[in-house]
Amino acid sequence: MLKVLVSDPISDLGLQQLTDAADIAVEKKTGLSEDELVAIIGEYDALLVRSQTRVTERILAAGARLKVVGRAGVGVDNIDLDAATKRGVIVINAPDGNTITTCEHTFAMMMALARHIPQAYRKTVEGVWDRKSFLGVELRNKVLGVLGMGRIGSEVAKRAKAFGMEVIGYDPFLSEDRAEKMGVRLGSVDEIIRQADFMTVHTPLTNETHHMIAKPQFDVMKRGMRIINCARGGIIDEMALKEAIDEGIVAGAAFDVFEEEPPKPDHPFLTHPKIIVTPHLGASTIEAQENVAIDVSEQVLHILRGEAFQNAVNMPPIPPAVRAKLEPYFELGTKLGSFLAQLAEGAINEVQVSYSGDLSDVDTTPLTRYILTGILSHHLDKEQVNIVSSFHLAKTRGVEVITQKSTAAKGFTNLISVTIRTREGKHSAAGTLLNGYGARIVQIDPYPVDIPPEGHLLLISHTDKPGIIGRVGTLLGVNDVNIATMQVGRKVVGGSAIMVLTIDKPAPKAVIDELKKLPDLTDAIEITL
Ligand SMILES: NC(=O)C1=CN([C@@H]2O[C@H](COP(=O)(O)OP(=O)(O)OC[C@H]3O[C@@H](n4cnc5c(N)ncnc54)[C@H](O)[C@@H]3O)[C@@H](O)[C@H]2O)C=CC1
Ligand SMILES: O=C(O)CCC(=O)C(=O)O
Repeated sequence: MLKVLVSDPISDLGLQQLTDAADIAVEKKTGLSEDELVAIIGEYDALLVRSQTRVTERILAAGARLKVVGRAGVGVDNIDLDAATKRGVIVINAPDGNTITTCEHTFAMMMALARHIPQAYRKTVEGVWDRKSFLGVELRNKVLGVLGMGRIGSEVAKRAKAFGMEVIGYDPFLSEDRAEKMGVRLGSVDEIIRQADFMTVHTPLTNETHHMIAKPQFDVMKRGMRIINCARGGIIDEMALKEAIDEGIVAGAAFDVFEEEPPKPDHPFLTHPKIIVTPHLGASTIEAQENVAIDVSEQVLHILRGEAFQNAVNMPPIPPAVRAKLEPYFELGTKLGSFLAQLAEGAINEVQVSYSGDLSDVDTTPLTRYILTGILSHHLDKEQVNIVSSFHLAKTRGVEVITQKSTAAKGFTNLISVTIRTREGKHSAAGTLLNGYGARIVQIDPYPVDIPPEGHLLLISHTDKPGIIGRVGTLLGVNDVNIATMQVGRKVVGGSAIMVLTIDKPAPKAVIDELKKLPDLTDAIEITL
């Protein structure tokens, strides 16, 4: 039974796919400290969080069975991504499910800021009928600066247009063409801070975006600007903002997120008359919480069941067209890697992969990850090796990975050839997908063969002489090892050759040792795929 720990409040309805799965047990334990999580995480295969749980290196190190951390939301700044990648823990998020909700919260904050709604509400319920202190401003005809024109920023820009605002957008990935289509003027950070009446930030928190709006920007800012942050605390320097408000540069601010969450009780934003705050509620709607929980549950289910998945944050995304082309080869790639790792002796120092035919015109990096996974799983802790960690693990173990491409595929429409080098020598194998017949290994070292990459294989190196097949068959027969299929491959008559047998169950080690003693037989290796 696979076990999933949910350590933050996540929608029950959204988790239903996981709770309904017969092979999965879901346990909810929220509000745990780091020590408490460290103590129990070893029992679980997956951890699901929102933004409260900080998934630290200690927690990941204690998660011996942990395969995936699922973030029901966008930002993964509460997860130690480097530590997860090193341990082969896949981190997935749900980037689309809360876009509209967060965009709407941004608008709610913008309007509340423009019309002083929280301040006016407080006075009214206190019994003070004050109609003079809360003169607001319209959004119409105002300039809105949007820093970060990704999913949420773009939706904010779209709605701002409907309010009659002029939008200036800045994003390193916003092209003139896309900006024009959205009716957004492309600007720089500098233009936005000098021209906008309202400014909203929608970037992740990175080294580059940390304090991207700070004292130097406030010093040249258009007077009377109103600022909204529903993205991440730390993008705007909180103390510099407070000073800019007190100096009359900024007219007011609306913050959903803080550099430290929750903010300390004496944080100046909590009592400032021109600052309105919410407790990180950007994504808190019934719809968004269901959406993100559904998305993340689906992906966690795929990962736990060894199926293809999307939205891995600690691995580059595979474009859908590339995935469609490569996916049929993932299993063959893993098997080829595993086959060679079992065949080779000694520490591997180089892996060479060559993709030919149909595979020569796509980015095959994801497939290389699978091949490396197959190779490394034989030598390393299987729990740690997967497509997320395989490149990193290869590098840290001094394995050089070389890939090549060629259009010629030796008569096949597609061919994956893998060679691994160790100090003892090198071995290679090539595989293909035969239309209608599935995967085949078609070459082992220099010998052409035709073997489905599955089950138990016996690889016997021998001299090409009459009588060998009989001797091998007899020895296996008397030891009750049933041969399902057999192939022999040779380059020249009377030269070295290989015999590949598929057998119904693994042969005992004593039988393999006996085989090695047969005359004209140079080696016998058992391989399980
Ligand atoms: N308050 C809340 O509850 C929520 C907050 N968020 C946060 O909102 C932010 C945006 O989320 P999405 O739009 O979904 O992400 P996204 O990835 O679609 O968009 C972020 C954009 O920021 C841009 N960017 C990166 N560095 C930049 C820079 N230096 N200057 C300008 N733009 C830059 C990127 O190119 C990207 O287009 C994230 O920080 C996310 O964690 C998201 C959901 C809920
Ligand atoms: O889970 C939450 O409510 C926080 C959402 C958020 O900040 C995000 O998705 O980045």
